[in-house]
Order: sequence, then C-alpha cells, then structure tokens
Amino acid sequence: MTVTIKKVGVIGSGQMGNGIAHVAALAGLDVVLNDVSDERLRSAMATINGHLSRQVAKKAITEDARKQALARISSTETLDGLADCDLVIESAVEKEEVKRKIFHELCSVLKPEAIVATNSSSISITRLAASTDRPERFIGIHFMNPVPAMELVELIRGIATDDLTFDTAKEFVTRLGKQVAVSEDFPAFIVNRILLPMINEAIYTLYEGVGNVEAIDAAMKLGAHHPMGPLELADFIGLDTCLSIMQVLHEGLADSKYRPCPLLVKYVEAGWLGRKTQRGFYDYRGDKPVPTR
Ligand SMILES: CC(=O)CC(=O)SCCNC(=O)CCNC(=O)[C@H](O)C(C)(C)COP(=O)(O)OP(=O)(O)OC[C@H]1O[C@@H](n2cnc3c(N)ncnc32)[C@H](O)[C@@H]1OP(=O)(O)O
Ligand SMILES: NC(=O)C1=CN([C@@H]2O[C@H](COP(=O)(O)OP(=O)(O)OC[C@H]3O[C@@H](n4cnc5c(N)ncnc54)[C@H](OP(=O)(O)O)[C@@H]3O)[C@@H](O)[C@H]2O)C=CC1
Repeated sequence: MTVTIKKVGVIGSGQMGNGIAHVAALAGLDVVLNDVSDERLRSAMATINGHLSRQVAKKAITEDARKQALARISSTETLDGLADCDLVIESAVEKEEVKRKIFHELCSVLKPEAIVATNSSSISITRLAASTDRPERFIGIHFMNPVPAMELVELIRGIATDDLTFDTAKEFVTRLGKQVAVSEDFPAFIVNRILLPMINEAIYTLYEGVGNVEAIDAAMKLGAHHPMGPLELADFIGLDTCLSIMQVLHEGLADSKYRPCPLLVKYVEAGWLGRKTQRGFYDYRGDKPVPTR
C-alpha cells in the first residue's frame, strides 16, 4: 500500500532543489519550491527553464512538456506555502542545525499525514527524524547531481520509518524514472561513503604535490574513464558540501582515514566553493575553466 502523492514541496532551490523540482514537475506532479529569498527562487526558475529548454533542443522532451512542467512549479518564501503538500523534500545546505530548524518550523504548518524527506548527502536520517513530530513518516530520498541526468536515488530509512512511507517514497522515485538503491542509515550512505573519500584523496594528492589540478583530473578521466576528474567533480558538487560530508564521515565513523584534507578546509574558508561561487579548484570566471593550482 502507498499514499497518493500529488503535490510535492521542495525546500532549498539550489542546484539539487531545482533539479528535484524539475524532474517532479516533468513527471506530472505539482511542485512548490521554497527558499529564503525571492531572488534565489527567481534564479532557480530561470535555471530550471534553461535545463528544460536544453532537453527540448535535444528532443528529449517536447516544447509542450516544457511549458506544462514550468506551469506546475510555484514558489514560496515561507514554509506556510508548503502546508498542503503530500510530500516535502528538504534540500537546503548540508548543515544539521539548519535542517533541524527547518523541520521544526515545517512540521508546525504541514498537514499531519504528509511525508517529510531529506536529500541530505550524509547526515543520520534517524537523528533528523527525531527532530520532527513524525519519525515514522520521515525518510532519506537522496538524489544524485545533476538530478535530471542521473539514474540513481538512494532511499534511507531511519530507525522509525514505517513501511507505508518507504513504499510511497519508492513509488515516487520510480514515477520520476529513477532507479532505487536502498542504503542503511550509516554516515554518507553508499554513494558518498565510496565517492567522497576518493575526492578527498584527490585533494590530498594535490596538497602533497603529487600532481597539479590538471594532471589529477586527466589521470582519472583518461586513466580510469571517470566522466569528470575528481577535482572537477568536487567543484561541481560544491566544496562546502564535500567538506560537510567528510566531517560527517570523520565524526560518525571516528576513523582518521576520513580526515578532511586541510586544503579542502582552506578553499571552503576562502569562500571558494566551486562552480556555485565561480571559483574552486578551477576558476570559472573566464571563457573556460582555469586551474587554481
Ligand atoms: C554529493 C552527493 O550527495 C551525491 C552526488 O550527487 S555525487 C555526484 C554524482 N554525479 C556525478 O558523478 C556526475 C559525473 N559527471 C557525469 O556523469 C557527466 O559529466 C554529466 C552527466 C554531468 C554530463 O555529461 P556530458 O556527457 O558531459 O554532458 P551532456 O551530454 O551535455 O549531458 C548529459 C545529460 O546531462 C544533462 N545535464 C548535464 N549537466 C547538467 C546540469 N548541470 N543540470 C541538469 N542537467 C544536466 C544534460 O541535459 C543531458 O541530458 P539528456 O541526456 O537528457 O540530454
Ligand atoms: N551538491 C550535490 O552534488 C548534492 C547535494 N546533496 C544535498 O542536497 C542539499 C542541497 O545541496 P545543494 O543544492 O548542492 O546546495 P546549494 O548550496 O546549491 O543550495 C542550497 C540552497 O538552500 C538554500 N537555503 C539555505 N538555508 C535555507 C533555509 N533555511 N530554507 C530554505 N532554503 C535554504 C540556500 O540559500 P542561500 O544560498 O541563500 O543560503 C540555497 O539556495 C544538501 O543537503 C546536500 O548535501 C545531495 C546530493 C548531491
């Protein structure tokens, strides 16, 4: 048995939130996108339109589908605007205190039967669930970046997540045309438990002078057939998010092998967060990306 999902709320309109809104609207669901400022929301709508238009140009979708998907997405600056959603997916920054505050406010306005999910990359689902009034209707629905292009979504149950919530989340993900991988609730789940230590090691390889940015990325693209080099991928994910995930792994598993590279910490402290701030391991402000080391 599953719950019928017609209206989906998405909190956070950054690269992941706008991707989730994009694929949900294309699948025929009504979407309400929330962020802290109107400027962010306008920029997210423009990004979604740009990605939909690219799909039209590639003949992956029709012009009519683009228009209908856009018309299904509304936006709101307040969590009140999500009150009648059947499912709300939180996709704000990877900071536990921010997420807990969102859930606290959200649950006070959201209808009691609605399901709450997080797109967190690493944080304990059980702990986040405990900050809500509905741990049994709370689940991790972890999309991959870029959402419209990646096939996989991880589903993570907290200790209290009930079968109805799990089955409904699975049906929702399937409706979006994505494949499910089920992960137990341990730090960073499956994909990031494997991927982020590789990225962190690439940053150590740079830090220790084994290779420069170009050599490291070329090595993994041409030598291991990765679609993006690890430093290019780190910039794509966001260096703040990469650091947060490594911190969750380091603290959660108490093993020094997950120690975040000091160079990653330095880039984040500089506000060089990758593509989203135009500078990270590459500088994106010119015509083409230029390595910063
Ligand atoms: C951190 C976490 O918690 C978990 C994660 O997400 S980890 C990150 C996981 N993601 C990856 O590892 C991505 C690795 N990179 C890739 O797979 C590829 O480089 C890529 C798919 C991003 C681009 O592939 P490409 O062949 O160079 O580009 P291109 O042919 O232009 O695009 C392929 C598709 O991706 C879409 N796409 C590319 N970039 C996009 C973006 N930024 N946003 C939305 N869609 C995008 C394109 O529209 C295209 O879609 P269609 O197949 O429907 O036409
Ligand atoms: N990047 C990735 O590859 C992946 C990320 N994730 C996860 O998805 C989540 C979002 O990441 P991502 O989209 O990359 O991050 P971004 O930094 O691109 O976007 C986060 C968005 O959330 C907004 N925000 C911050 N606080 C609030 C709030 N209280 N209420 C509503 N919106 C808020 C931010 O606004 P402002 O900038 O103004 O603070 C920003 O627009 C994180 O949990 C991350 O771990 C999951 C899979 C892949």
